[in-house]
Amino acid sequence: MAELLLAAPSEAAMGKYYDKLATAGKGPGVKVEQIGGVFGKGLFADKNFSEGELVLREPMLVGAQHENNKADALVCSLCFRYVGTLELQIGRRLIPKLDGTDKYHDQDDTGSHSGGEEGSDMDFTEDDEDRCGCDGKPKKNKTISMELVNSLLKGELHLPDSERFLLSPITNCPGGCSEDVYCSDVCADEAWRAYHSLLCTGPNSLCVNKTALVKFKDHARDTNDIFLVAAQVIAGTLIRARNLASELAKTSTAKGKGEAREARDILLEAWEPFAMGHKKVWWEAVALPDDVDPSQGDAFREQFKELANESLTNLKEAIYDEEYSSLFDLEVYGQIIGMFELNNLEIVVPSPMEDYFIHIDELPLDRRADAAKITRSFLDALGSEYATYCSGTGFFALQSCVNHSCRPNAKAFKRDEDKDGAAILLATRNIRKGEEITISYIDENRSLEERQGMLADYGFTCSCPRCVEESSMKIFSSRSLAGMLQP
Ligand SMILES: C[S@@+](CC[C@H](N)C(=O)[O-])C[C@H]1O[C@@H](n2cnc3c(N)ncnc32)[C@H](O)[C@@H]1O
Repeated sequence: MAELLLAAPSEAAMGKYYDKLATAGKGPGVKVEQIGGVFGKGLFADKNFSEGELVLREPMLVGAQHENNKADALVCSLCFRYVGTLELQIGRRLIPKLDGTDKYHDQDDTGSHSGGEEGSDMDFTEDDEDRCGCDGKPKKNKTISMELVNSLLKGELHLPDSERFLLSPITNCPGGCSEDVYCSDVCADEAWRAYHSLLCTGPNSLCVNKTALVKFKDHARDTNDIFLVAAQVIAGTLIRARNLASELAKTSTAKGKGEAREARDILLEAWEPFAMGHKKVWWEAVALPDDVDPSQGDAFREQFKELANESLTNLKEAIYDEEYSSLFDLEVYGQIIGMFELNNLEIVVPSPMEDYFIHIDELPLDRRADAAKITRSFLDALGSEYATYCSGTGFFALQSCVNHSCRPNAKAFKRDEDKDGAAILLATRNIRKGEEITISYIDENRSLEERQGMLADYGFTCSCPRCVEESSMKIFSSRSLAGMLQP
């Protein structure tokens, strides 16, 4: 039965799925159509768009904040909106810097910022000891006390004007785990219903083996956090299949009809959103790095397969369901991650700290001096990465259909009002109804050779009109040159 999940969907099935999305009001103004050949399907304008206009705003189907970004940004696990208070966000970032557990940032990064007054009447610790930097030179590191950071975390210390930068209060996970927090009951309930009830490590978790689930998560954090997103696909499909089965059982009993639909058909229906992104398995989809000898390609790919197998073994122990056993097939798991490899969007949500410190910097002089007495030391202690963005990866139903062009007509871009992880596409020029919407996956201001090299990492050779034109011009000019050189 795994073969059914691995099969590419028919054009009819795709048409039905994307029509369903359109009917549900997802992506108004755009539609998915088959192009064929190397392009497969693409996203098309269903109305005229003006330059700068919003073409698409779409929440992710599955996604996760990167593990190495979690200390930098406390965000809603479902929509990636910053939560808590500005004080909490700053305090959380300072703890690892102060207790030396910061694995991901330069410990000697003291930064230097304008707008502050020297000195402060707060209880700051000026640590002026000489420290040895990795360049061998002594560095002067200015820091603040843990006591002060704790008062930020406890909400006892309010930063000036922070009430102008209110974030959504934290909603805890309904399952009681401490790993995930939300910006509202709506997000908490939606995540719970969509996949988290099976992936929660809290007391109300519905997984079958919590020890195995913890092991699965630890393995993912230590190796590749994409496994956490793949688990959302498996858990989500399982939950949808079970819900469909119980709905069908109810209706067939009520109507006195015979057997309910087979588990096979139910699973296929539940799998639908991910069947559409059908691609290669992970170990075939990954690009071979330059430093790997092509003769070692098979061994390199085998390592990915082995890693996926380790991960799946733990996940299977944690949430296995015999009825839908094919969901736990290694090739299916590999295909989900391969689909992410080729389709996922790197999600970025700007930090409210950036706006906050800019705000302080732009206060009228008299107020700025007072405010900076408090904020300056925090800013210095945070260092130059004071406003590191929230970053993660997500899979989107419509955005994942957008093809690349080296002469694109849209771009992924967050506007000031976009405070969550939704995919945003803006028109970079006027787009007529019926035109394909394209973005550039790379820096398109490069030469043909450089662009093709960069796109090789995405696993394809670009056939966009610009590449076709430039390639044919290159062939033409090399032929002319060859003609001129003929005796
Ligand atoms: C994010 S998906 C876009 C949707 C895809 N066309 C589909 O049918 O699912 C990216 C894939 O589309 C194809 N593709 C996108 N842009 C292309 C281009 N300019 N030239 C050739 N293939 C392209 C490649 O197969 C690539 O891996």
